[in-house]
Amino acid sequence: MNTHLQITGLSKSFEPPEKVVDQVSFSVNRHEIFALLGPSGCGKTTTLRMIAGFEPQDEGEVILNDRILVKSASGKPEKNSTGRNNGKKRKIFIEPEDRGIGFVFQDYALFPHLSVLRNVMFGLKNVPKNKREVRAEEILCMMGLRAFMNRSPFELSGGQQQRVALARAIAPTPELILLDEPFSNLDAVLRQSTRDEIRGLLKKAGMTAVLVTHDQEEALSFADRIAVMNEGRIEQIGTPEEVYYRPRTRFVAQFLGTTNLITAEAIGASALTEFGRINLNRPATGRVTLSIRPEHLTLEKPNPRIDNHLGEVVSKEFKGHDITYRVRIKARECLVHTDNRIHFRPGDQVNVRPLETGVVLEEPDVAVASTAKEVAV
Ligand SMILES: Nc1ncnc2c1ncn2[C@@H]1O[C@H](COP(=O)(O)OP(=O)(O)OP(=O)(O)O)[C@@H](O)[C@H]1O
Repeated sequence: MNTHLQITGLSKSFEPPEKVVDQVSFSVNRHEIFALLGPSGCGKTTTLRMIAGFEPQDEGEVILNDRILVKSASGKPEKNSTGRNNGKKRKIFIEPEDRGIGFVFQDYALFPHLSVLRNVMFGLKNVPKNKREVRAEEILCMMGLRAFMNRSPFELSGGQQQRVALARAIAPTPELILLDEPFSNLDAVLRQSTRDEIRGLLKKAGMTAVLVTHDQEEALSFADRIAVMNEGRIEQIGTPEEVYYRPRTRFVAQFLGTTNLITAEAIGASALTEFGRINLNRPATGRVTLSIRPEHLTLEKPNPRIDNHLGEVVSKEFKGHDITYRVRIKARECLVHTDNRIHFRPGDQVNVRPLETGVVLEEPDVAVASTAKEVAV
């Protein structure tokens, strides 16, 4: 893989010694869309602002396309031309405007008194004056905004304004685009369509991008890879499928969606649970906490010829395309999402059957976020 952005050991305290960003490291490949996902206050925006150069870091290094943008003086001493250690620790800080980074904010930040075309031209300070208009028109055409060129920002919908903001950021062909909660001011319907359009446009332009969001669904559908942040640290980096299906920690399991947390006795490749023996995603021994998503369980009529793991349906929530059941099994409750063809009623006896392996979580567990949805079994 071709690493385009490399972040190493980035840290920041506003009120020492409490770190709001604590040794954050990750790399983003060329043309990749990478998301920093986490609850409010976990340090996502501060990380993004340090990459952009709007916030000085306390420690760490940012390298973009083999160019050091930021380096703290606490690293190893520099070597001189003969390869000898010269004892000096050099600090590097490239100014934001010299980093080759485009930024798209939550509030679009368009100039209200300038037309769409002039807004995009504004981002082209480094292009000769006589070429700015042509370049701005080109980018607006590519982004399907040509018809709006002479309008003012207030004559556009929120989604259109956000596309103009992206056009302005992309026009100078930056090395990297940073997007800070760019869809959060849009209503639910517009948010989804704008998200799809902007993802398509970033891919079409071959951009490398880092998105900050607290919205799990947005990160899962928009990014190629996700770093899940909690209290200033990255807990897991992976593809959307990896972080959703194989969360490493309790926090990641809960933050990415509803899950059943189950304590079980593991014996190698499987563990004994209330649902009977369940295969594990990795071998383990002794007491473990497993994460099992509700859609990875199903309900069946008890079969007198097999060893059932009997539960009782406590409640049923019909949602059209699927159904959520709350089931009591051995004095505990779990959630089961089934498709809309599996019908039981509260009070029915059911067999709870796992459809997937249980995911063994790392211990010790980290604090549970307030936004997390948990059902302990
Ligand atoms: N300039 C500042 N001075 C003091 N504290 C700050 C400053 N900027 C951010 N913080 C604090 O740092 C922590 C992390 O903030 P940050 O904005 O990075 O979080 P976030 O994950 O992006 O949250 P949100 O999604 O709510 O924007 C928060 O506790 C915040 O109050």
